[in-house]
This record gives sequence, C-alpha cells and structure tokens, in this order.
Amino acid sequence: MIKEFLKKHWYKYVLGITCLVVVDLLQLYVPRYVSKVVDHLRYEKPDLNYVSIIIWSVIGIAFGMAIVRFFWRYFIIGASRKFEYLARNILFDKLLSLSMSYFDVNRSGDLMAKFTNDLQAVRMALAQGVVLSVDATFMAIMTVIFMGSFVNWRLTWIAIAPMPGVALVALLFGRLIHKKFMKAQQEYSALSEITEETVSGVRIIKSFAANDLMHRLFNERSMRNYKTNMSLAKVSSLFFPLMTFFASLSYVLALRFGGAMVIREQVSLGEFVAFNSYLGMLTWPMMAFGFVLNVIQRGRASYKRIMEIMKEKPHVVEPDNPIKIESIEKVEFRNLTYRYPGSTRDVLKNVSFSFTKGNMVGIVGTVGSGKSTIVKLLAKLYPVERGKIFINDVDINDISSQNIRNLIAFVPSEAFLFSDEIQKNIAFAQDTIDFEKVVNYAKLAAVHEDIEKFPQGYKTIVGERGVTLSGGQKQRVTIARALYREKDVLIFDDCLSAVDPETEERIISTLREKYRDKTMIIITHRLKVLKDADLIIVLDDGKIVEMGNHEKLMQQEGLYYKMFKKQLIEGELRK
Ligand SMILES: Nc1ncnc2c1ncn2[C@@H]1O[C@H](COP(=O)(O)OP(=O)(O)OP(=O)(O)O)[C@@H](O)[C@H]1O
Repeated sequence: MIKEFLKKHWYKYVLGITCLVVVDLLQLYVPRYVSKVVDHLRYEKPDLNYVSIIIWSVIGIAFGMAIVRFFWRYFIIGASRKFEYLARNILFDKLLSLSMSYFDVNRSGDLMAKFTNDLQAVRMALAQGVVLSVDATFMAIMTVIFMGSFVNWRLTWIAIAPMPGVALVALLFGRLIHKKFMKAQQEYSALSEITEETVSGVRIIKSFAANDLMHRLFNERSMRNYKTNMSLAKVSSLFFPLMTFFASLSYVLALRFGGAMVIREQVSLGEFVAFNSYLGMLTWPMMAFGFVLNVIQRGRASYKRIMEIMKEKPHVVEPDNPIKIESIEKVEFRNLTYRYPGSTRDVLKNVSFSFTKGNMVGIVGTVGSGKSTIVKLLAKLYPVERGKIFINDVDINDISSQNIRNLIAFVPSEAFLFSDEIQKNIAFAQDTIDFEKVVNYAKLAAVHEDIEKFPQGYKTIVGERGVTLSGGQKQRVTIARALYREKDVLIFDDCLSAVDPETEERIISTLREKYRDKTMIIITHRLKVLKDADLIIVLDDGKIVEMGNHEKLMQQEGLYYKMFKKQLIEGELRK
C-alpha cells in the first residue's frame, strides 16, 4: 500500500524535504547575524545603520522561514493525510469484499481500531517520522558544522560531549513512555467498552438489580486506568528533567571552556553568544532521534496490522468466468453436508430438496437445527463445495454472488436499521427515493400506520439520533425495505418473531396473495403461517426429518404434527 502510494506521490516528499532543509539552513544563519551585532555593539562608535541592516536581515530570514515552513508542512503533512484518506477507502472497500466468516471471528472493536488508531499511527510515521528523521539528521550535522567552522572546533567537541546522553535518554524513555502509553490506551478502551455496554444494556442491568456488580466492575477498570496513567505520568515527569540535565551539562562545559576562550580572546563575545544558541538548537535533534524511532516503530507495527486485513482472502471465491443468470427458476440442494469455515461440527447433514419459481417454501425445525444456514448458503454468504447447491441447474460456485444477491430480497433475523430517516431505510441503497413506493411497501409490511403516528412520519430518524422503534416495528420496516427491492425471490429468516402471531399471519398471507409469481422462502417458528406453503422442510439437528406440504406433514404425525398441535393449544390458551 505504502509502496504504491510513494510511487505516485514521491515528488511531494522531495519538495517537502527540500523546503525543510531550506528552513533549517535559514535557521542556522540567525545566530551568526546575532553574533555580528553583539560584536559590533562592543565598538566605541557602533554603526547603527549596519546594526539595523542586520536586524532587518534577521526579520527577513524569519519571514522567509515562515513561508517555507508553510510549504514543507503543506507537502509532507498533506501527503500523509492523502495517504490516510486513500488507505481508509481501500480498507473500507476491502472490508466490504470480505466474507461473512471474517466478521464472525473478528471483533468489530478491533476492526475499528485498525481504521482509526492504526491508520493514524501509519500517517504519523509518514509525516512526523519523515520530518523528524530528516530534520534531526540534517540539523544535527549542520549545527555541529556551523559551531565548529564559525566559532571553534575544540569548543564544539567539548560542549557536545553530553549530547549523546540526551539522545540515549530520549531513546530509552521514549520506548518506556510508548509502552506505558499503549497500556494506558488499552485500559482506556476497556473503560470505554464497559461504559458503552452499561449504557446499551442498562435495561438488563436494572432488571437484574445488578447495579452493585456493575459498579464494582467499573471501579476495577477505572482504577486500572488511573494506575496506568499515574505510571505514565511518573515516567514522563522524569523524562524532561533528565533531558534538561544532560543539555545543561553542555551549557556548563561551554561556559567553562568557552568563557576562558573569550577571556583569552580566542573566541569573540558575539561568537560565544552564537555558540550558545547553536547548543540550544542541537538539543532538539537529539530529542528527535529518540522520538523518531518510536514513531516509526509504532507506524510499522500498525502497518502490519492493517496489512492483515489487506492480505485476507474472501472465503467465498468468485468464479473467473461467471455464468450470468437472469432469474431464479429452480433451486436445488443435493446431499449437502455443511460445516462453517474453521468449525469442526456439521450443521447440515445430507440435506437434499428442491423448489421452483413461484413456490412458497417454509423452513421450520428445532432451535439451532440449521434453518438460517440454508438461506445464508443460498445467498452465497458462506462458501460451499461444488456439486451441492444449484440454481437453474448451474452450480452456485459458477454464479457470482453479486448476481445471486441482485435477484433476491433477504430479510435476516436481526432487524438492523441505519440511524437515518425511515424512508431512507426503506429505500436503502437506492439513489432516489420513490415516496409512493415507500408508502406502498410500508403498507404491505403493515407498518405504515405506526410510521404515520410519528410526528415526522417517514422522515423520522431511527436509532440513537431519533426515535426508538419497537422490535416489531423495526422488523416490519426491514420487510418493507426488502419489498422495495422488488425482487422475484423473497427470503424471510424468522424476521417477524417480534410481532404478534396474527399480524405475522396477516402480513405473509397478504404478500402471498399479491405475489403469487414470486418465490417466498420463510423461516418461522409459527407453523400456522405456512399452511398454504407448497413445501415445508422440517429440520432437526441439521437433518431433514420431514418434507411436504401442511396436509401431508399433518398426516405423517411426526415432528411437524407435534409442533403444530402444541402451538394450537398455546394459541387457544392465549385467547
Ligand atoms: N458463523 C457460524 N460459524 C460457526 N457456526 C455457526 C455459525 N452460524 C451458525 N452456526 C451454528 O450452526 C448451527 C445452525 O445455526 P442456524 O443459525 O442455521 O440455526 P437455526 O435453525 O436458524 O437456529 P434458530 O432457530 O435459533 O435461529 C448452530 O449450532 C450454530 O451454532
């Protein structure tokens, strides 16, 4: 990623570094001019014109430095920001291209950290890292040259003797501070995590009367956060005094030996003043050496973490020469035994069934029996071996996932809505909103009346920035969203569990009435909804135990019959 970036944007670094070197050189000339003024003022009749020319020159240099400084920042910081922008976009696209299994095993907090902290660390390495290393090296060498050639080489070697101490302290403490800082960051993340979970889980916490427990947990983490920050503060407090100690040693040596040279008139007073300014200038590059190593080290570690995402291969491999299908006429599962990537347990065992366009297919069964897995595989959300799933008699592996997903409208069991207007949620992923269509599908999903009751109707914002919808309302909005796509295959994965049984039945039968020609795959725990289904697949522990329509399954008096009877009695009892 960085290589490609530098290939395109290298000239910004060349321009930026040139400006940086110019600023450093200009800066080095200031003490020389000051020394001239000091020496001149010692004359009995100083030429004030000469002094004012020099003063104006110094002002000119300062002005020039300000301008050139703007440009080096513009080029180098600008380039690093550009990298951050491009890398973030590449990462985002990569993330969207990864299979579901990637998200099953990677925590969202960690992914967020890669998008924020890690990218920032790489950017810092490309900005501060570059600036500090060039600045520190160039300034250190040039300052020593200026000190030696314009003042005195012997005095220079004596005075800079303690400077490696400054670099060493910066390096060692820099590392320690970095380690402590990372620890403090971790503790802070843990603290934020518990705060966020407490806020989102406040209802559960209160209903379980778990306030004391949460308080204890929070206090523990808060204390750890406090302690790591205190430890960081202690190290930082030692850092600067130690640095200034070594730096002042240089001044002491300069004063002792330089002072003697001034008295012996080996060095002029002006030169001695300039020498002290140069010493001050040398402290910064020494400190920078320590910092730069840390910035680059951190950047490298973060870059490695970012590249982990970039190297990730999607589990669902897209075909090289995909076969394009225009509609889903037939679906067939042939002896499918399936286990999720990285898992050792078969969640579907020898599953075979087929259905054709226009069928209403119900998938029912015990909890965790593999119902959702079937539809997720059909939508190509997870990889499946060849020869197991066919659409229009074409192996699913020969059809691109985009092609399949463009032909189906999938409503997953978790009703996820974006924090945006309801109408935008319904017309999701469309460039324009056809309001009439939005209302039409909201009516079909039996949520129109609920939406109308909100003061801002379809413009109501959902979620944190707006109103909180009930579980049932959310589910029905997600159905309207799927209907809005106007696809020939509708998949409802237990997506009406939070509405009452009567409403679920009403929604499904209205949809069936209206869309006789559409294929509907419905996963549900309420069997009554499937009375008109053409095919009902009954699963238990990954195996199809029964299959057929409602009448046939009732006659068999197996698992379906038992579940149906039980639900009938429960329904009666509710009345
Ligand atoms: N991404 C995954 N990785 C590994 N195992 C999984 C994954 N998703 C589901 N499983 C496992 O596969 C089995 C079947 O899950 P699935 O969600 O298909 O069941 P289900 O019949 O839809 O369940 P429910 O009725 O509770 O919604 C479960 O044992 C589950 O733990």
